Amino acid sequence: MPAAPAADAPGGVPAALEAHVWSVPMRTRFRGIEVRDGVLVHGPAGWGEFSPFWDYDVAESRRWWASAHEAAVLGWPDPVRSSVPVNVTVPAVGPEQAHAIVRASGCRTAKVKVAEPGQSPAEDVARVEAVRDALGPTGAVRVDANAAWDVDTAVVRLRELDRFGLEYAEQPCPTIEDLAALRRRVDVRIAADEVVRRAVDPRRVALAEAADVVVLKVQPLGGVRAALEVAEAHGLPCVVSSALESSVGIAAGVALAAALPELPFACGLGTVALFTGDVTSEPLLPLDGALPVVRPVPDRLAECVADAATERRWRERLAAVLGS
Ligand SMILES: O=C(O)CCC(=O)C1=CC=C[C@@H](O)[C@@H]1C(=O)O
Ligand SMILES: [Mg+2]
Repeated sequence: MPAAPAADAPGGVPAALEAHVWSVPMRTRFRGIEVRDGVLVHGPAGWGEFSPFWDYDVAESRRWWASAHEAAVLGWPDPVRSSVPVNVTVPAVGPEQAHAIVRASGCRTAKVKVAEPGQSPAEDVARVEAVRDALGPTGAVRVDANAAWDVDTAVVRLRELDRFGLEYAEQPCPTIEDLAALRRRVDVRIAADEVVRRAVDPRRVALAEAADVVVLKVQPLGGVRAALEVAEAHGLPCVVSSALESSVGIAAGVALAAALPELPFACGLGTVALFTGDVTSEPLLPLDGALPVVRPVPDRLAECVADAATERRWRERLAAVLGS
């Protein structure tokens, strides 16, 4: 499919950015997604990615566009480190597969999905136990419940899972108030993800009593500079995590993680491993549990072509986001 101009960028910056739609099947269903797709844009500063999940509306997707625009037109702040430690991400799979994923990753930190709709608490326990076994006692295990639990349920589940030693629990409950109430009742650190990335102003979410760690995702926060402002506003330890981007989008996450003054935890940027392919012949996959600070060139777009309906859907979405 020939590249089409992505029209002028917001803020009046004229930018005839070429837009390329990409699509790659996932190895395992993750966040209900079986095929991940999005748009890459090319500008004077390099390649950027625009790939809001389909449950983000036009208004929310504008921050995702600002991130792509920053990458393609402005580039990123200078890094203070040349590589970024990452966690392996373990989807809601059975314990044998979870064990194998962790072993194959070379990572010393694992993030385990829990509270998957349709699964039982026993399945979470078996998965977390298998991951602890695969990492050994010195590895770090964190869990992500994607806001699935109420406070009482989270207290029970986290106490149970903390038998295997948890580094933190990411977004166990939906609201700030829930997270604060939970945090008073358990010893496990709490990380805030959805309450930050879906907020109207992520800098102004009152996290002080509710979280120990802030999860920063570059696209939903509006780019590397915007995410650095979120980090500064909260003054809490930060973990940079992906929004399941291709390597082009992951590079923006790495740029953010590399620019943060402090980086006390491994980042959730190893997610290209969840894909069956990638837009580049040099995918950002962890080596010895780390990713390098690089700007991948999408030289495999021809192998990641979307079907005609997906292509059209993305072009309409981009037009809607740029439209007003
Ligand atoms: O943090 C990681 O290890 C990988 C990224 C990851 O888990 C996610 C990426 C995108 C959407 C999410 O549902 C999910 C998350 O909640 O953090
Ligand atoms: Mg999360």
